[in-house]
Amino acid sequence: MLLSSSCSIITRDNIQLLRIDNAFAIAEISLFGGQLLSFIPRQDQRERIWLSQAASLDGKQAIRGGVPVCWPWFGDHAIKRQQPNNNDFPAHGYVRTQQWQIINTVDNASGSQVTLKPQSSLGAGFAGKAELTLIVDVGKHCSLQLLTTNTGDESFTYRCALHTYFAVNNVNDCAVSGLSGKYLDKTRGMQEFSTPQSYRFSEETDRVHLSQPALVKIENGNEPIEVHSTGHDSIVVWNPWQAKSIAMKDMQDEGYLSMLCVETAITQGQVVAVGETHVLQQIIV
Ligand SMILES: O=P(O)(O)OC[C@H]1O[C@H](O)[C@H](O)[C@@H](O)[C@@H]1O
Repeated sequence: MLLSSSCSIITRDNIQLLRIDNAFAIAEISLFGGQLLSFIPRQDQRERIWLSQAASLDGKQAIRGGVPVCWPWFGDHAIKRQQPNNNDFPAHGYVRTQQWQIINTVDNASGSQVTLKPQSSLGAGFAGKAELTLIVDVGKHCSLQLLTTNTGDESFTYRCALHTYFAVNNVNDCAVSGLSGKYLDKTRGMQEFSTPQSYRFSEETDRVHLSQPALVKIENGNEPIEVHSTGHDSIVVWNPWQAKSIAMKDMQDEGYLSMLCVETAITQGQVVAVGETHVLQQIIV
């Protein structure tokens, strides 16, 4: 595959990364998982994406950090929720641990566009015949588009997330704005609560917000981050806090302080009719 002049392949541990270095930004995408691991716009030189310093880059385990592509289900598979001892299906689907292929790279007036596909969109636990494509535009902003096309002869329902780990200065000082309405709290048995007006962090947070805001802002000192979304039915907000960070092998004990996940997600299910394509998009500003 001939790469555009802004793109090159580098190796880190056991994985290959597509590095994009253009007039607007520098970015890195792991070909294992099709996972954006870094996005640094030149205008402020500020890394937007958090990657765990203890992440495993062995090309086997899912990478802790970046933008994992969760597809075609989100979180635990429906069967696991009914049978907790059933480990047949991986959490967050099967494409974040696959090798992805570069389909195309193009440099244009606003940056670079990269198109990737997983080795296979088919897998145990999902009956749909789908084709999955990730289009990443690296420019002044970073756009991630996940295209799910129904190539079969029956409609299907899928779930997914662009599970972005944002790099923050200190989660204790962060606030989130743009969310409203109800959320389901995974730390409290999926009970429903109202979104707080002042949205700050002081404990483990794992919330499925059942609204579709076009913009969520992370107030991060004087270095705000904007998360624009389309095609979603939910926004998931996650921080494991200290005890879970300590328990996770691929996270440093204090790792939770410098990250916050704001995930553009489909948790309730999206139907895709025969021949149709559904697009989930997140733009990082
Ligand atoms: O550890 P992982 O499988 O990567 O999942 C990490 C997290 O992803 C989402 O944010 C879920 O809402 C959390 O419940 C989960 O812990």
